[in-house]
Amino acid sequence: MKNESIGIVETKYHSLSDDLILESGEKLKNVQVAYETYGKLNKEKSNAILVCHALTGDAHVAGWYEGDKKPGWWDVIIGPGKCLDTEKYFIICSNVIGGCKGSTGPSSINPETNKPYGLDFPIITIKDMVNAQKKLVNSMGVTQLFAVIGGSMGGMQVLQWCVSYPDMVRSAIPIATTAFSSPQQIAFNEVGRRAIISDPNWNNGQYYDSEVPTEGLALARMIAHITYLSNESMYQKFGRRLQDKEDYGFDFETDFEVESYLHYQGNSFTKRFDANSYLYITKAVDYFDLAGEGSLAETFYGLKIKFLVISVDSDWLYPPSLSRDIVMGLNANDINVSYCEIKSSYGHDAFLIEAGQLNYLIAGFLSDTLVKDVMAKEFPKIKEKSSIEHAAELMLHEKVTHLPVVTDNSTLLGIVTAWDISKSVARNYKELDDIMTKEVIVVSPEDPIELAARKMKKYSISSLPVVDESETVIGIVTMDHVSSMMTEN
Ligand SMILES: CC(=O)SCCNC(=O)CCNC(=O)[C@H](O)C(C)(C)COP(=O)(O)OP(=O)(O)OC[C@H]1O[C@@H](n2cnc3c(N)ncnc32)[C@H](O)[C@@H]1OP(=O)(O)O
Ligand SMILES: N[C@@H](CCO)C(=O)O
Repeated sequence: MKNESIGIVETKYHSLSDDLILESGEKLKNVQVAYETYGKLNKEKSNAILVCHALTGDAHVAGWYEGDKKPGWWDVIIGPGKCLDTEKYFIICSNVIGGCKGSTGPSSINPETNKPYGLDFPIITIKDMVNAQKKLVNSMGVTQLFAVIGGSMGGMQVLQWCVSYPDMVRSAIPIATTAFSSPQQIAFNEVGRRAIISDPNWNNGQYYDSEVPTEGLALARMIAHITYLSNESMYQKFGRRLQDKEDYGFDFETDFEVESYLHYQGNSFTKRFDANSYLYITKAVDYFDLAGEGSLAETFYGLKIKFLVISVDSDWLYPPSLSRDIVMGLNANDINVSYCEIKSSYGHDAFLIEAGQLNYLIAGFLSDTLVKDVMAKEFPKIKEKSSIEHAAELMLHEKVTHLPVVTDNSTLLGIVTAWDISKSVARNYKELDDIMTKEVIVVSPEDPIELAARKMKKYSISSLPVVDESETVIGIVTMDHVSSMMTEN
């Protein structure tokens, strides 16, 4: 096991029970979603964080496969003690549909022909990807995600989650992304697609039992990879240095280090990616336009999600101005949003590399947890003037040891505990009023969970009613809720 790593991990597979109805109106049958999870889902299922991957990523976001030389693609921020701390959070990452790393995509077998789909695979969108993820998340019993996070195309999925399933997202972290694909981004994707389509081996997408279009795919990646770097990082990495030679070759072989590097990036990509998946996924990215005919301010209307929007100062593919547009749309709705720009010379791919800044920003944002973020909103309470027997029955039935005593309007009058019930038996009390504590220790929904924890410790109590300004009980927070979310000091 490596230091600070979650160690050896494995990919799992979930088969969707229903067909996936796509945005295009087409139906995708027998859909499989490849995913990985790390950490432990808590009893309340409230600590799940969904990581959405970028264009060529996959479900293997952290940890190691047996025998591998490199860990998952975002291992720098996932694991014990890192910002996506697996001691606190339950991390989920799935491969997008349309992909080639275990989720159903163009290289999967079409149940109607028993052959790989190829171009018979339907066009998919970012919204379709999110719909498949939602089914996976629901299959785990998770009804609200503590956070959804992702960079680049992953960030588009984050934004789509917030708009498609606002009640399922507590906080959102879109990084180095945009709310719509710009003409320049579409242009680069189209050049990449044309490189694939122009490769004779592409054969209209039917190459699975013959030579694959590696030349076209490598060229597509070389073009795209340039857009993931910055001019400055290219100077830093290569300058004008020559590759394994002292002088120019005066031919069309490789002269410069940067050429050799791009060939390497292109070739290694063909070993891990399917050309048709590249076509489908880049198309999904191009179609992404969260606001459509409307404005972002209208699109974000009514969201109760807390946002951390991050951009990279040297990213010219998804420049900070596009992130600031997202922030403006959120600000127009008074939505809680923090915005940070990573300082880096790496360009767009900095979101995969800048471990220190990412860990600092994300850990700070996630640890800023309030009582309302973790409290149980459905909980048993008992009306004033109820009998002690009724309170005892309710406790047994609901398996709780604390019951807020309330008026018809849910105003808090007191609290009765299992200990109070034993006292009533021993001392022969008959009325709830005789045994309940009237000076109740409470917290407000806007209090930080650290305050709830301190009160529980100080008064040796394991459960606190949450009351709003009008003394109405709106939730209950227990030691379990709090301890699963507390930052360890
Ligand atoms: C985002 C997701 O969801 S997952 C997808 C993320 N992964 C990728 O995109 C993989 C390809 N991308 C990269 O490698 C990216 O550059 C990063 C961001 C992941 C890594 O960035 P860096 O750490 O700066 O690595 P860098 O860009 O310098 O590339 C290093 C590789 O280039 C090779 N290389 C460096 N110089 C040269 C050269 N002159 N000639 C040939 N190869 C070279 C290195 O040997 C190294 O190879 P390795 O990856 O097999 O070890
Ligand atoms: N380099 C990353 C980022 C692209 O946005 C990838 O290949 O997915």
